[in-house]
Amino acid sequence: MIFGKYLNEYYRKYFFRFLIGIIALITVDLLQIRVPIIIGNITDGIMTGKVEESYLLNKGLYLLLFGISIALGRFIWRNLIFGTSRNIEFHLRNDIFKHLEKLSQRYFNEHKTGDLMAHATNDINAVRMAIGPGLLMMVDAIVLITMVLYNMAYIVNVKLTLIAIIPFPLIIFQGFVISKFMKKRFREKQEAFASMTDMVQESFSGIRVIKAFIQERKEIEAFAKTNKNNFDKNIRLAKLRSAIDPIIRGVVGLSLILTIIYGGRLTMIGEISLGNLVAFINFLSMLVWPMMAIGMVLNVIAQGKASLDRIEKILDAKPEIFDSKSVIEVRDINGSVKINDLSFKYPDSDEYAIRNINLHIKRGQTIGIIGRTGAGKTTLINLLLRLYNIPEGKILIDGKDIMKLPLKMLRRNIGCVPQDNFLFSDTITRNIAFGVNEINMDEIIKNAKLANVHDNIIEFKEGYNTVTGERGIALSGGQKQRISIARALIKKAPILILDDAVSAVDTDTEEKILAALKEERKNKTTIIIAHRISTIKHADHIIFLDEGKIVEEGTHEELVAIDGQYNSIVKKQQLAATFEVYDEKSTKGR
Ligand SMILES: Nc1ncnc2c1ncn2[C@@H]1O[C@H](COP(=O)(O)OP(=O)(O)OP(=O)(O)O)[C@@H](O)[C@H]1O
Repeated sequence: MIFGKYLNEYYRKYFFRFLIGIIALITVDLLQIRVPIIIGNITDGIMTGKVEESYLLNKGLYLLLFGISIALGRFIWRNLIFGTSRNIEFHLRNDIFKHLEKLSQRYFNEHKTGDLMAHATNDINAVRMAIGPGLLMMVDAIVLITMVLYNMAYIVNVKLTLIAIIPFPLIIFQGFVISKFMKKRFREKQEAFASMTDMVQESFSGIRVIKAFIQERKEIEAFAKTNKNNFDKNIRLAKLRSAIDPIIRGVVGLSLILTIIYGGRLTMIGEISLGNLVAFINFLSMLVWPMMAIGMVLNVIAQGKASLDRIEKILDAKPEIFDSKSVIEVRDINGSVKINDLSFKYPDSDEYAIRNINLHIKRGQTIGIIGRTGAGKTTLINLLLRLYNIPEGKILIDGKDIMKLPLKMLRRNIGCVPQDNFLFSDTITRNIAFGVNEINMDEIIKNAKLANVHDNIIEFKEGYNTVTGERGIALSGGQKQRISIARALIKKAPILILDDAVSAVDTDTEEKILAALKEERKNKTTIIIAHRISTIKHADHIIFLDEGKIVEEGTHEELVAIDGQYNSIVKKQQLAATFEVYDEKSTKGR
């Protein structure tokens, strides 16, 4: 059995189950120990010719009763000890998932999904083994070995017992030696499994890139390599494990030889009866399992402890983003945003991603953000969503510090279409209704229409019940983007953020979506990040970001008039559009 702060509460919760389980287990052990004595008595009875048939029948019934009680006891302890360890495994897995869901973005940037999955499978399994089978081994090792040796020495013969156990230190020795290697090999096995899960997860997530670059073969070879590594590490562990059984049986075999030689002599000279010798040999065979249990329990506990350490590390990770102690209770958000001299570096970076930004967005305004890739546009949005912490007083929503607003309330009031428009493996209906409490088909259809994706959806055979594959594999990039827009719109949030959300749709569709948004989002704040001028040109205010700084700002007309970086993009995109039109015309003419 292993202990740790996250396990102890479950031990407390299931204390009586464990207690009754241990009592049942000890009772079974004590009953089992009686069996060789009864067999010895029967043997002596037969040898001396003193017994009658009724005596044998009596003993037979007695043994049957023992057998039934032992079976019943086993049923009880297995249910209580193994069953409870399964219960703890179940709760622990839930705890880990629940905890991971609370951790910040940063944690997932720093930890591989495959590793986390390995912890949630292999490590929890190792912890369960240490709790259930570990407890069984510990109790059996202590109770059976003490009781059996006691019976061997005091009911049969002390000298014979001392001689019979001469080879036993070998078992203890092997237990220590093997468990030392076992620990290392078990860790290697867990690591190999984690890196295999990681590779599978990454390979399937990136399947489109793999196919586009025709890298399937390379992936198959890489998988075969990690699979082989996993296989080798399992075999290394299994080889070590497989050495335990023959060593223990060998040692007990040696004991048996000594027993037969010395015990046979004692029987011949009449110091012990034949029945005693038979009982002694039975006792010896009863020692095989608890002897094995000594070696195994050390390993199971060492492995469980190592796994529990890893699990504790996850559960100890503190969520970095949480409600401030001086949280301001707010009912609604109107949607005005004020950014005061905001600068920000990512926690593991030396470079500022945002530098001295000042911006005032009035309720109901539409703000356009443009700038080269890496300029800090998404970072600004991450900060508005409070995915990272910032110093107090830097971003105010409705005049209130974002750091003091309740997190749930803040995020409930911001609709966001992130660049990575991830869709869940679920129906389109559920994907659109993801952020709202109830599924209202009229609302879903209305918002799908606003996002200009309704016509596409009803063309699918299953319509709104179409299940999108993992990451929406069955849909086009533009369709996914528009479903993500519908998912954000249905929240009717006072602040809506579109991060490059129409980049994969054509300009006609983009125009329709923007027109619908304008109508729908009257009096509500909308922030649109884009690379295309057409997406933001009608915004009330546009900021041009470069290396985290606002370098130009104003309306489209004002920015064009400045004739700076913004206008240079306008000109480039106009030129590109002219070529596109020209190209279209010339292709049609052919
Ligand atoms: N999690 C992170 N940790 C450290 N640095 C980051 C992280 N995310 C982004 N950055 C860095 O911050 C800077 C701004 O990135 P950001 O994603 O905000 O740019 P962007 O303007 O949205 O670009 P794009 O138009 O390509 O989406 C970049 O230099 C980027 O490398």
